[in-house]
Amino acid sequence: MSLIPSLNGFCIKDQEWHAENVPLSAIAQKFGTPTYVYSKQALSDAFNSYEAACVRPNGERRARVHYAMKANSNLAILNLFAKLGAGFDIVSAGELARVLAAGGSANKVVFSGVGKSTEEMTAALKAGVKCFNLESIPELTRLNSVAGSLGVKAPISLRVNPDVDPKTHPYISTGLKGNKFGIAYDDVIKTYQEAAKMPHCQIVGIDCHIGSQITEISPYMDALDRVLDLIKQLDACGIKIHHLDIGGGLGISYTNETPPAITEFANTLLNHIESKGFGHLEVLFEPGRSLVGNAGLLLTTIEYLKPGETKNFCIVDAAMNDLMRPAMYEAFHAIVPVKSNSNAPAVTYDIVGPICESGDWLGRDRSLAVEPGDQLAILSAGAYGFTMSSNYNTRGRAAEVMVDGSQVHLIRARETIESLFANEKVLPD
Ligand SMILES: Cc1ncc(COP(=O)(O)O)c(C=O)c1O
Ligand SMILES: N[C@@H](CCCC[NH3+])C(=O)O
Repeated sequence: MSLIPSLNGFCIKDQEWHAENVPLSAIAQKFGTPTYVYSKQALSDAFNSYEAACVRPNGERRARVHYAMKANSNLAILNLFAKLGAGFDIVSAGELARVLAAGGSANKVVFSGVGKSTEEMTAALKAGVKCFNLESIPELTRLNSVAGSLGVKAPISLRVNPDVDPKTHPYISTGLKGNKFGIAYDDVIKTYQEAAKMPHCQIVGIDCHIGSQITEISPYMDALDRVLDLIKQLDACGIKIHHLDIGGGLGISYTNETPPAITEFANTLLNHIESKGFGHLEVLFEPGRSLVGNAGLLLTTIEYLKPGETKNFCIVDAAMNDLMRPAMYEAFHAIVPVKSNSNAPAVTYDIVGPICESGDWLGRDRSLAVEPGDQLAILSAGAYGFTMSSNYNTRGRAAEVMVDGSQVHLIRARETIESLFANEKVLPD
């Protein structure tokens, strides 16, 4: 079975990997490496796959995508999704500022996260976000007082922790009892009753997000049923819910995983909600990875091939600071030579970066026929790639480009070394 996922937006033509119509080697030559490369077509197609379920054939909207921008928050990507009609799911005032800078509307923003500061609440209330997804009584109390001091009512929903196993990596499951996220299932009704008493909060919805890189639909159905049951109980207590936010988390294929297709996934959940008698609710999806993950790759150049005693190393110019998913979760990303090289023998390598950590690896035990100077593409890197990158070892973060047909647009310039310490000062003598 192939270890390479089937990709939209990237393909091999004339023995060379292309992003849409552009050879990756031309991108490396013009912009250098490491560089993140995104396909506009793949981004748009993924978004439209959600829209195909969110909008009925008669044009009536039954759900809306609120893109979880933590997955990739480049302004060009936010702008593209905003133009396609997306709302956004944010977790910081920084993300809110990005949405506004990219032309998104605050009234299509939901604000998630367990630790919103007073300043962040103030900024979001002033901007006029659609909803705060709250995760504790102390957070509710703080928001009530911040809203009161501004003389406004904060629209709120509570994030339910349904205690459902999403069957994913333990670091990225969020809806289990032991996780820091959400309000314990048994406490939800009484927390809503507390919220209903807060004069500066207005209950508008209910929210749930059980984890990330989920490849089966059954954990969603379990969580959904638990949340629908809560909505019924709330109704009986006189608390009306207008929207149901099902969170994000749909997985992608990094190698041979087989998650449900986006439209099928969204339709199944929407149909289930309708069949249980909740068709009147506005539904929100918060996808991140499934919109951007397979619409991006990381282009890198081989610096050295280093034979080792037990392993051979392929040392490249990208590192864990550029893509930390392998180091952090032992995540698999397919890695392919940009052009086939008939001069080189196939050898099994660990693909590693120049950083001073043994954990600085991008792929393990990969057979590659390559030479120094060849370029590699690290696939499925569009989600949680650039956004989780750092300046460790005083390495400037990578450039980002978006390909649109035969055109390549630089959407983030490579960081210069001087910019990395521009805000630092030495002590006076
Ligand atoms: C609250 C919330 N919503 C949405 C997402 C998006 O998740 P994913 O990228 O897995 O779709 C996340 C991240 O897991 C999240 O924490
Ligand atoms: N950063 C994780 C996903 C976390 C999702 C955020 N709640 C990843 O790369 O897979």
